[in-house]
Amino acid sequence: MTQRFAIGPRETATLNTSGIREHFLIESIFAAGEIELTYTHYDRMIVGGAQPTEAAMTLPCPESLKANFFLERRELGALNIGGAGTATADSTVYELGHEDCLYVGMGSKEVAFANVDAANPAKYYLLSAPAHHAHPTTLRTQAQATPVEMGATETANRRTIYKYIYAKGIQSCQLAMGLTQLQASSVWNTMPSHTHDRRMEAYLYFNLPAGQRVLHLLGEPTETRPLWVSNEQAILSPPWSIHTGCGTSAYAFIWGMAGENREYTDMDAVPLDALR
Ligand SMILES: O=C(O)C(=O)C[C@H](O)C(=O)CO
Ligand SMILES: [Zn+2]
Repeated sequence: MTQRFAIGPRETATLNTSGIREHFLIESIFAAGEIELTYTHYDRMIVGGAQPTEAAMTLPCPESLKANFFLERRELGALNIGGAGTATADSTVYELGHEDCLYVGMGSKEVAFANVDAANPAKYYLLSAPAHHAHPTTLRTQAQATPVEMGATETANRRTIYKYIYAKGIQSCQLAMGLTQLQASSVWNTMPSHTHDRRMEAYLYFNLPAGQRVLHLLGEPTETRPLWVSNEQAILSPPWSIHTGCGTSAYAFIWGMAGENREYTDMDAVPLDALR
């Protein structure tokens, strides 16, 4: 498990392009046969991916957690952006279709991920936050994730937001998780942009056609920095930062948060004329 320390707005403002990428971009989330994990010091969120091959893969317990098992003091969200798969939590098997999400509560000792068909592998995007209470392990399909339409074609930000783990959805200690799909010809996400100093956020960009990119913007609203992101790469957004992006085509992304609350609508909007 690699590690990212938390840095503040003053240090961020001094960084060049490679410094911005080193702190805020996770270039590799999925690798066949691997579970890749990044421990961030923003609300101690772990960001990662599991892409099984022929055999099922068990979530490891990295030494740096100093725990007996991964979810001893943590909770987990796993959202499948690949083919059909199964996830097993302490011998209960859950079937996850494309864009279905499993919440695994604190205390689950063994979590494993597998494919239904290795020729069309599942890809589980993983987010884990510290937890203090064992909420039930719960599956929510994309169809159950209460889609909400936002934005407009005229402003190139028409998108559908699916919420899985949040205050009114799957219950958790602090994890929130969902998915946003841009409509064809729309390219702007999270516009108008916002901050929520009470929660960090991470985005996994995916469904970007070959060769296309997202120009992600981060930083304090009056001190923004660009970050070019490729398909299936993740960005970290500190609590004080905006997190918005513009694609060279339509795309989707998984958002996830941890912090003081799980209220999706708790955002401090930044008017366009305040951005610098
Ligand atoms: O397109 C959007 O708007 C989003 O998906 C916003 C994220 O869900 C978010 O930033 C939640 O705080
Ligand atoms: Zn946000």
